Amino acid sequence: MAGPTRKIVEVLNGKTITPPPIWLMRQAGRYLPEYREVRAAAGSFLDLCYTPDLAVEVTLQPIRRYQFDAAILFSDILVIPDALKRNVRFVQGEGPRMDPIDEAGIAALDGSTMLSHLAPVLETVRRLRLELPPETALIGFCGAPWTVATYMIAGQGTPDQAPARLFAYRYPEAFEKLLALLAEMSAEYLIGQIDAGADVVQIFDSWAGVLGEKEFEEFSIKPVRRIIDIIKAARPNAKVIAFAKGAGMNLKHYRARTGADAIGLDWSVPMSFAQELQKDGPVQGNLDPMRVVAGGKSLDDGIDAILQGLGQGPLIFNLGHGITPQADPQTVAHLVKRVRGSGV
Ligand SMILES: Cc1c2[nH]c(c1CCC(=O)O)Cc1[nH]c(c(CCC(=O)O)c1C)Cc1[nH]c(c(CCC(=O)O)c1C)Cc1[nH]c(c(C)c1CCC(=O)O)C2
Repeated sequence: MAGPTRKIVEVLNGKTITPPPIWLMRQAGRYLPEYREVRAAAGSFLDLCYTPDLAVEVTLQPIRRYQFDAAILFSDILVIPDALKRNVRFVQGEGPRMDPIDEAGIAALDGSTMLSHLAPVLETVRRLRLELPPETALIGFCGAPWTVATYMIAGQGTPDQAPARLFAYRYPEAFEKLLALLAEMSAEYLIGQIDAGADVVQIFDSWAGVLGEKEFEEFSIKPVRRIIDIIKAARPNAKVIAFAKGAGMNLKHYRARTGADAIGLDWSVPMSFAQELQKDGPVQGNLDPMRVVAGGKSLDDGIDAILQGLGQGPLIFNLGHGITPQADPQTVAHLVKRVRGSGV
């Protein structure tokens, strides 16, 4: 299908673009007053994710304000456990909750109704592609099996994912089955998003950083590789960004071993290592979201260091993790302007 070549897709094809294209993880969210307004009227957070009119609106809000080079579908990584009937809910001020799963629960998981449950999300993607400016890329996403499994096992977020690590050591067969099922479902779901109009998909492994070397290989790389293999076999032109937060030295072969087109970097990745990784392929990141909250010189210095260090190669400018609710929307405007070269 011939269409406009979107900058982010060009970078994912290995091109260096100056200034680099930019979007921000969690760019639709609570730091925007217009988001908080829709959110307050929506009922539950999942209602917001499953109501295409509202999900389209909040996806477009940051595009209207900042003309980012990509929109990211408004949804959540936990819609997959929700589609698996794990009773997912978002408790205001406390974060996500669901029924903790055990060995018997894993044996009973049934993915057969997933796509019908997630049909409203795919409808949101279709409408977004029609409403977005042609030059704006549309990013779909899912959580990596390891990260999604951490929430499914603990029934909530935890600081170090001790419940999932313990479960993986104690019940290796059940755990492997869970990761394998999540990988198959995630691949099917991402192909659905690609067919609905997503140019790029990002796989968020937000909790990769708590894994040892062997576990990173087994729990992070292997299921992500499986997802990407399925996607690339079915949709060879689809582009994939893999983001393993906190993975440190384990990122060394992450792109090659997962088959991703680009890797996301968090702000703890040293610049010299980021440059080494960029020799192998495009990178995305990696400004500390706290610099956006702080603003001023700390923000400018952080932006300039990334542009100087990684701007000579294929780079998608982003944060090293999601933007936080404390960020000031005007500071975000300054960030975008500075990256695009008309700031200061
Ligand atoms: C681990 C994870 C989750 N969700 C996500 C991840 C991976 C990335 C990361 O590590 O941040 C991914 C996510 N969540 C959301 C998006 C939307 C798209 C975007 O980036 O703008 C994306 C890409 C919306 C959301 N997802 C959530 C909100 C806030 C809920 C609200 O508005 O009430 C938003 C805008 C809720 C959510 N969802 C999740 C948590 C832990 C929470 C609660 C913590 C919090 O409130 O920030 C799970």
